[in-house]
Order: sequence, then C-alpha cells, then structure tokens
Amino acid sequence: MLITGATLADGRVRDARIGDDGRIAAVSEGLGADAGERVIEAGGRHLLPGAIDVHVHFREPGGSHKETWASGSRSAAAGGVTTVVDQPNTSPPTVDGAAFDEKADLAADSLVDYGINGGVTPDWDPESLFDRPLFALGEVFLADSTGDMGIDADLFADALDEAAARDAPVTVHAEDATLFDESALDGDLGGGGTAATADAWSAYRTAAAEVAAVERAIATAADRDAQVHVAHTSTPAAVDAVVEAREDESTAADGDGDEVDADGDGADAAARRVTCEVTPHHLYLSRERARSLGTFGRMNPPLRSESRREALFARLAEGAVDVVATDHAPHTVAEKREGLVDAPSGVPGVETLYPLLLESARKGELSLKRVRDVVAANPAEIFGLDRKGRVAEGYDADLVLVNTADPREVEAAALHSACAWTPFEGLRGIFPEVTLVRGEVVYERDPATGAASFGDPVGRNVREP
Ligand SMILES: NC(=O)N[C@@H](CC(=O)O)C(=O)O
Ligand SMILES: [Zn+2]
Ligand SMILES: [Zn+2]
Repeated sequence: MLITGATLADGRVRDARIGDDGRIAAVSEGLGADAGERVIEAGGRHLLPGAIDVHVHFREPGGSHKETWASGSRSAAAGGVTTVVDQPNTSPPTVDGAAFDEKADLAADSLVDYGINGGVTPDWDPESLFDRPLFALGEVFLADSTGDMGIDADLFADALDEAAARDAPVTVHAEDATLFDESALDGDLGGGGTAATADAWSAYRTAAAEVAAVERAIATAADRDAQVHVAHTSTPAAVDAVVEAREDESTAADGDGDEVDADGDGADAAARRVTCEVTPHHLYLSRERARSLGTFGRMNPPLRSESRREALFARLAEGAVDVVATDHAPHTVAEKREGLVDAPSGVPGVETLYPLLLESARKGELSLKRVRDVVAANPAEIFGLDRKGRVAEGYDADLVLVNTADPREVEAAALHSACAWTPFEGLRGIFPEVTLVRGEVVYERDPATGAASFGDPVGRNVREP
C-alpha cells in the first residue's frame, strides 16, 4: 500500500509505503505506485502513529455486559488507538497464569494489538504469571477501586521485587485510603444525578491521598531499582513528584542533567525509570465543569478543581507528562445511575483520546508533536515496544489518517463502546478517517457520509514474537 502526500506531525509532507510484512517500508518524497498497489491519496490530511493506550479495562472475562474485547477494540480503532493494554481487575482477576490464559483467549477478538497486564492480590502467583507473555505488572492498586484489589505496603514491596527481578515495569494506582475524607460522604447527597454527588466523590478521595501514595510508590520502587509508571495522576503535585524523582535519578545516572533533548521527544533510559500518565478526563473535566454529570463523573482518582485541571494541562503542554492514557473504564448507564455510594467508579475514553488531544492541537493549546509523543512515541519507549509508536521505516504500520481541520462534536450515539455513554458529550474532537494496524485497515470512515466500517480482528499480543 502507498499513502501519498500526507503531512507528518512535524509538518513535512511525505509518501509512505507499507510492505507486505505490515511494516513501514519507506517514508519519503516522490514514491511512485507499483502496479496493483493500493494507493490512498492523503493530501491535506495528517499521517500519525496509532495511539498506544496503556490503560484500558475491556472487562472480559466477567464483565462483558459493560464491554467486550470486540466492542472495546472497535471503539479503540475508531479513535485511532492501535494498541491497548488491558488491566487485571477483571473476574477472575489476572493474577496467575490460568487467568492470563483465559483472558488471552478472549483477546483474540481484538481488532487492535494488545498487551495484557498482571495484577497483584494476596493470592497472586508471580511464577506462573511471569511465565506468560505479560505486558507489565499493574495496575497495582494501593487503594481499592473497581474490583477491590487494594493491597498493603508489604505486598506492594514484594510485587516490586518480583518485577525488578524480571525487569518488568510496574503500573501503580496510587491513592492512600487512610487519607480519604469519610465525612464528605455524610449527609444528604441527593441521589445519583446531582451536582452534590459528583462533587462529594472528589471531596472524599482527596488530592493529598494521591500525592502521598505517589511519593511512597516512587520511594519504594527506587529502593528496589524497579521501573514504576504512575497511572492516572490527577493532580499537578503528583506529576511534579514524578518529575523530581526522575531528575534525581538521571542526575545520579549521568551527572550532566541534559538527558531530555530540546524537542522533548527523546530521553535516556535512566529518565524513564519513573514515569506518569494523565487521563483525558482529568485534562478536560473538573469538579466545576462536571456538575451535571452526577455519578457519571465518579471515577478514581476523582475529578479535581478547575485550577488543578488547568495546572495539569499546562504540565502536559510543557512536556512534564510522559503519557496520556485513558483508563477506559466502561460501566453501563444503569450501573452509573445507582446512588453515589453504589455507582461504580470509572468513565470510558478510548475512542476520544486522540480526538480531544488533536482538537487541542488545532486550537494551539498543544503542539501536534507533543500529542504524538504522549500517545505513541513515549508509551512505546517506556514499555519497550521497539517496533511501535513512530512513523518511520521499519516500524509497524500502525497508522492513523486524520483531517486536523475537521472538528466534530463528541456524541455518545456515534461512539462504539458497549457502555453507550461518554463524559465528553458536546466537547469537540478530531476523529480519524482511517486506522491501520500493521498495514491492515481496521477502521475507515467516509468523511462525507460518516459511514464507518471495520476490518477483521487482526490484533496480536505485542509481547509475543
Ligand atoms: N478508574 C476507575 O474509576 N475505575 C477503574 C479502575 C481503576 O483504574 O482504578 C475500573 O476498572 O472501573
Ligand atoms: Zn486505577
Ligand atoms: Zn484503571
């Protein structure tokens, strides 16, 4: 296949050839079509690396009424996400080899490439788990969230030891439940759909609880020389804690302190031992903005104040945030309508990740290169996906074509998650027209009619050779 006249994230206009092996064979000017080759004329459109969403909950096994590998991966493909990493709080939880195998069988339905993370509970089995093609350990829950997999400090330290011994990264859900403010849940919260309920959850799971847990996770990992990736950091102070730890480490490692290049799109290995991820909901929603969401705005960690949201966004724009990943956590509308205490935590987001960020780029709030780095190049580098995350010769042809001048309203009815709602309704996003996974078209949308079609489930485990 030949893609002609596409604009890359850095503004260069190039042709791209995809080989029969599903890799990018060339990115160059003036490539002519071979006889019989499919040609996509991409003039006026951007060619970007498919996003690598290192934090999704596709709910199988055990929760297929919320999402399946088929529905979740369609949602991913339609949003330009070409690799997803599934988290272990399924039923059964992915804490041993047998549970891994059960999930791996289901993941064969995936349209996009995937990784499967392993979780930690008191009865986890590291031997059989690490015997499988595991993506990473995590998310390791330092407090209960959906699935009630919160663990204590000793078990967390053991888990870091097991991971460090095998050079596996560890993704951490960092909140300290001893610092939650129980009094915020007292009194009349007025049922599930009101402003008071959304706000109460934010008041309950305090910012201080996150910052303390992030600091403890970083310190425990540093003691053991483990690689730690902090999931869904929701406060600017938590991002700052990660940045400081990284600066300490890389100064210790090479002493010259200039490990990040001017562009921010390359960093040495020492600088990637402690990393952080931010979600679209913490970047685009806040306590003030989400009042009408009620329990649909309940997630862990919760939404923060508008001023913290702005500060978090500023850190993304300036390069302090390593990764934007979605924590795509679908629950049904009926489940989310239960009262504040009973409604499950979590919001969907895999389909709106790239669109929301691309709209920010269109508006000049972020550079397109920053967007590319936080959704593709950085996650690939942090998690050691050598063939993914870049539009360059030799890389997997995981690609997205978008018209970056064509924003549209986010509408739940047009999205593909089985949960059938979005917290981003009414915001604007720039949605892909074509998504390729290793050269196969998995999603195509006619920009004129809006008609969408999906390809076959070609997804593979990215840890398998
Ligand atoms: N973020 C959430 O509020 N929920 C997630 C679990 C998690 O990531 O903590 C879920 O699986 O529902
Ligand atoms: Zn979490
Ligand atoms: Zn999660």
